[in-house]
Amino acid sequence: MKTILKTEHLNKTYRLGSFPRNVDIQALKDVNITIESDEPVIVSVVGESGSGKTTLAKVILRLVEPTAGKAIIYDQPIAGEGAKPARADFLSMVQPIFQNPFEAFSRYRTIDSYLYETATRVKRLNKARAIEAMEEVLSSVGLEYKDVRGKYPNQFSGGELQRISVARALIPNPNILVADEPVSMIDASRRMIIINLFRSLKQEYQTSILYITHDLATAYYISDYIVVMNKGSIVEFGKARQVLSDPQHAYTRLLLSSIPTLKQKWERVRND
Ligand SMILES: Nc1ncnc2c1ncn2[C@@H]1O[C@H](COP(=O)(O)OP(=O)(O)OP(=O)(O)O)[C@@H](O)[C@H]1O
Repeated sequence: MKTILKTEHLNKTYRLGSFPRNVDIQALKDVNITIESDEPVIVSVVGESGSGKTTLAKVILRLVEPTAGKAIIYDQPIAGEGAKPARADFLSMVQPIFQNPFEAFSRYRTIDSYLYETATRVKRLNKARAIEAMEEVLSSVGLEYKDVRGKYPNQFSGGELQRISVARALIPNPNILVADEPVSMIDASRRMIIINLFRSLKQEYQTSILYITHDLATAYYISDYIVVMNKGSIVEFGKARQVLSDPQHAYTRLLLSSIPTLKQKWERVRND
């Protein structure tokens, strides 16, 4: 079995201000997660604002260095203690999808230039193969290369731009996509397109997804595993069905109770 995601005693402390008036904020407190599987998985990290979800995503994306501990993706140490892959190799393993697709692309650059750059620089494809790759990933997210070519970000809706971000992230065929609140800036009516896309891409590209969200309902809908965070610590972790049908921690129960329909659904499942 592969170690899809493992964190060992992961800690991150942000220091604000300078001595003697500095304040330490412990964003991650001894975070230990182990997910082993032969199949790709969708792991949701849920919790209220400030619980440390984004910091966890940033450590895994190597955007912040942990204060202690380490993170392993697909059997390779990628952050903290241990050997780490070079940047180019890392980008072929782990790709980000950010919250705001409008910030992911400059309004002065055509959208296809971003995809082309990823195909030629990260995946190191020649021009003809890069165009083929762009056609393939765009079609996987329900778009056509001919409709994207030469256009600028402001010619797309937020939902379309986020699908293009996902397409771009797929070009290197990464082991894992790290998506931090990927639908929160998108029109409510279009959110499920992205969520359903994650489910289908997991199979089509054999890609695992780390889905960071405060939305337990979508987490429940797509996850194989759920990690519940509160104040920098993991308070509950396990298979999604198990965590949501039989929450052990008071905080998870509180989160669940804030979504009445979901709670009723799980109570029905439990009673069947
Ligand atoms: N760059 C930073 N410098 C200082 N403190 C930070 C920094 N980034 C995050 N924090 C603090 O670390 C804690 C965890 O923040 P983090 O953004 O990881 O949580 P979150 O669960 O993702 O919240 P949200 O859902 O609001 O994004 C918070 O107290 C936050 O204020």
